[in-house]
Amino acid sequence: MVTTALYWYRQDLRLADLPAMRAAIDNGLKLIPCYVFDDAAAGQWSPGGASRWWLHHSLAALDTELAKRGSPLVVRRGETARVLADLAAQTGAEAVYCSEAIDPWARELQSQVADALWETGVQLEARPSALLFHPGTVCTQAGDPYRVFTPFWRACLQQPSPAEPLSAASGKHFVEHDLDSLPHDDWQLLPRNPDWAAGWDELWSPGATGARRALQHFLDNALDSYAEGRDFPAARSTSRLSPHLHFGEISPRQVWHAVQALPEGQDKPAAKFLAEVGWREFCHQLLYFNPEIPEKPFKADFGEMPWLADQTHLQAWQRGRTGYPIVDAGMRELWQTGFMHNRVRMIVASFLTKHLLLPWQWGEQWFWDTLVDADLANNSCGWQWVAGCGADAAPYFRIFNPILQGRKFDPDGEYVRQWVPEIASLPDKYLHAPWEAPAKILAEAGVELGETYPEPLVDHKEARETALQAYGVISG
Ligand SMILES: Cc1cc2nc3c(=O)[nH]c(=O)nc-3n(C[C@H](O)[C@H](O)[C@H](O)COP(=O)(O)OP(=O)(O)OC[C@H]3O[C@@H](n4cnc5c(N)ncnc54)[C@H](O)[C@@H]3O)c2cc1C
Repeated sequence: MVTTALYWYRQDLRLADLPAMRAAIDNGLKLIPCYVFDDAAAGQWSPGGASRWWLHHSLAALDTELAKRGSPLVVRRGETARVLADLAAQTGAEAVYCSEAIDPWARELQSQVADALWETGVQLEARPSALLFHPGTVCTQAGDPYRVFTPFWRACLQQPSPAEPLSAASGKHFVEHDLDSLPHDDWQLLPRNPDWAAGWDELWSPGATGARRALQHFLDNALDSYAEGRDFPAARSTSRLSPHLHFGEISPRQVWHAVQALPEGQDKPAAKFLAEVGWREFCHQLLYFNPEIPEKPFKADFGEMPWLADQTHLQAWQRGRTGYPIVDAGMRELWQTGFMHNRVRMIVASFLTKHLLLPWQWGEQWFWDTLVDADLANNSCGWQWVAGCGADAAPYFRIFNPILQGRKFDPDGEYVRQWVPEIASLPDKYLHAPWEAPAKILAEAGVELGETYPEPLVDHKEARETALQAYGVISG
């Protein structure tokens, strides 16, 4: 007799390369796919606004794929353990299968769910699926987790190649059903009044099909120039796979093997690209072994840093009104698209933590709410790296000069002109430092500093000195 299991979808919103799903099938079980909205379980790290927009569309895409297999996604709201136990009782499911969690709150939830289901005689079976190398499989010779990226990734590359991705489950692996499920309109994930995500449908394609297309488009069109182009925000040379990877619409093994299958001759950009995927691995293993890093500095002495608390400066940064064009361009790109280029993320994060001396956690929180790829591991590591308090972080005294960064990585101003149109008519020479332009040139470009575009919020040199003094407080 064929028996039934639930497949509990989490951050693995796809059909292919799901080891837990394959394990259930190999055990002769037929699956009912489900998803539970349980914001309370994630607490402070429940998805932010932009992530909720993505989640809505990703779940809808998954639901469509599953419905084609006769087994639409059963979406319910409530305390996860109770919802799963009720659904198991309703359907006679003998087990629940899921992907292994990495985020601390999700691991805690997984263990609570396992205990609660056990009480009802239902087993929870979890298998890793989010990473190439599950945390703990790649360690130093002393058996500790790595704290420095380069030796970590070198050690990863010496491991046996990650296994080939598993094929997608088909209709025969699912139970045909018409179980109650929250209709899409009741998911409460999309913004209303105002709909700040209007137009995002044209920018993004959430879901596994969109993920595969984004990867293919990148490999066909941008990989060749990735190594040189990835630092130039106007170049569109990066993959934009981050939200797809975050929501598990594509697995890192699928990415890895698609790159391995490329014809010879692309080794250098391919290695560079996989090393960035390696940073994702590194951040996730750091979070796994240091669950406090979303809130606390990895380097404990940074707890004494004399951060400021200027809300006006925070708001100017959030709104892209700091008077530093490359910073403002990044913050506006983020607000308008849910994304920001990696180089610009580093520049705006450095500006917040060093020029404005505001706590990195404030920036992390804003990114959490506004990025479509907001990811607990990558976001907290990214912020700690820039602030100087993370594992393998940039030294604190490395303070990005936003003028030189703009001139170097946006030399003809294409990026700034796109996102800060009110200064678009300035000549290249002054575009990244409008306050240096003579009055005549400002007037010709229609720029009135303090009126049409802000004066710089702080003076670069003074801010740099103040930041170094503040750092002196903790470095002795
Ligand atoms: C302050 C700050 C905050 C960040 N917050 C996030 C976040 O919330 N979510 C997120 O996914 N990334 C974050 N990053 C890392 C990085 O900026 C993005 O992963 C990258 O810009 C995504 O674009 P892409 O997919 O085109 O990258 P590609 O260059 O095409 O890289 C391929 C993949 O590798 C991974 N990756 C690339 N760079 C990094 C990195 N530095 N750290 C970890 N993984 C990386 C991503 O999964 C990415 O999709 C942050 C970086 C900084 C400096």
